[in-house]
Amino acid sequence: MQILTGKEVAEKVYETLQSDCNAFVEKYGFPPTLAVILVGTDPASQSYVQGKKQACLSLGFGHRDYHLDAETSQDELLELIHTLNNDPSVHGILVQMPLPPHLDADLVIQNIKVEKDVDGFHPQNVGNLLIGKPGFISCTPLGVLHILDYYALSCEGKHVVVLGRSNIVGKPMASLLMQKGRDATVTICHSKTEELEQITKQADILIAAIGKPLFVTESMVKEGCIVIDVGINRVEDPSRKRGYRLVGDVDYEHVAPHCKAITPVPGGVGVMTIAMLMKNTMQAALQLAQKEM
Ligand SMILES: Nc1nc(=O)c2c([nH]1)NC[C@@H]1CN(c3ccc(C(=O)N[C@@H](CCC(=O)O)C(=O)O)cc3)C=[N+]21
Repeated sequence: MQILTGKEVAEKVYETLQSDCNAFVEKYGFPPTLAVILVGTDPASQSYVQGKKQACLSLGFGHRDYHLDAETSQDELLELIHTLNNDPSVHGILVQMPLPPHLDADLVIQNIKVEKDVDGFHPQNVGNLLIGKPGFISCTPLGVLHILDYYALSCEGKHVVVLGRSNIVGKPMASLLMQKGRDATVTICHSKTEELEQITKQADILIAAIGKPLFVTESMVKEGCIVIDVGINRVEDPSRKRGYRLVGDVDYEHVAPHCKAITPVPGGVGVMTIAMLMKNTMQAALQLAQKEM
C-alpha cells in the first residue's frame, strides 16, 4: 500500500512557484498578491485563512487580509470586492466560505472579477472548465489531479467514483476526470444514491468528498483500489492539545490495508488545496500584468 503524500507533491509545486515568483518580482517590481476576505470568526475558517497567509509569506507573495465582522452587510462586502477588482496591485481575490447566512454567496462570487477569481468559483470559470476552455479551476480538484499525476496514477479508461456533488469539489472533479486526455469513466454518487456500496465497490479510483467523518468503510472498497480522501473533519479529542483531531471522509485505518494507494488526512489533499491557490494566484498575476503592458 502506497501513501500518497500531499505534502511531498506540494513541496514540488512550491519550488516551482518560488522561482516563478522571484522572476515575476524581478520583471514587474511587485509581487503576485492575494486578497483574502473572511466574514465572521468561525474557528476552522480562521485557521484556513491563516494557512493561506503563511503560504503567501513563505513564497514572497503579497497578501491582504480583510477580517469583516459577522454582521457585515451584503453591500459593504460587495463594495470591498469592487475596490479589490479595480486595484491593480491585487491579482487574486478569495472570499472564505461558508459565509454567514444573511449573505448571498452566489451573488458575492458573481461579483468577483473573473480574472481574479483564483478559487475558480465564478460561473464563467465553472463554465469554461465544463467545456474544456482555459480559466481558473477550483483548487481542491486541481490538487487531486496533481497528486494523481505526481504518482503517475493514470485514470485512462478507469472507473472513477466521486462521492459528493458540491459545486466546489464533486462537480468540477467529475468534469475534470472525464475530459479528453484524462479519459476516466466517472460515476457521481451522493446522499440519495441507492445501493451506494455496490457502486463504490466498482471503483478503481474512489474520491471521497461528502464531508462526513469516516464515512467510507472497508466494505465499500474494492481490493487494490486507489482512494483519494478530500474530507477535512474536526472531531473532538480532549487528548489533543487543540482539543480536536482531523479525520477524513474515509476510515483510513480500516480502508488503507485494502488499497493500492491512499491519501492521508492531514497531509493529503488539504495541503494541495493551498498550493493550488498559490499556483492560481501566480497565473492571475502573470495574466493581469501582461494585459497591463
Ligand atoms: N473560498 C474558499 N476557498 C477555499 O479553498 C476554502 C474555503 N473557501 N473554505 C474552506 C475550505 C477548506 N479549505 C482547506 C484548505 C487547506 C487545508 C489544509 O491545509 N489542511 C491541512 C491541515 C490543516 C490543519 O491542521 O488544520 C491538511 O489537510 O493537512 C484544509 C482545508 C479551503 N477551503
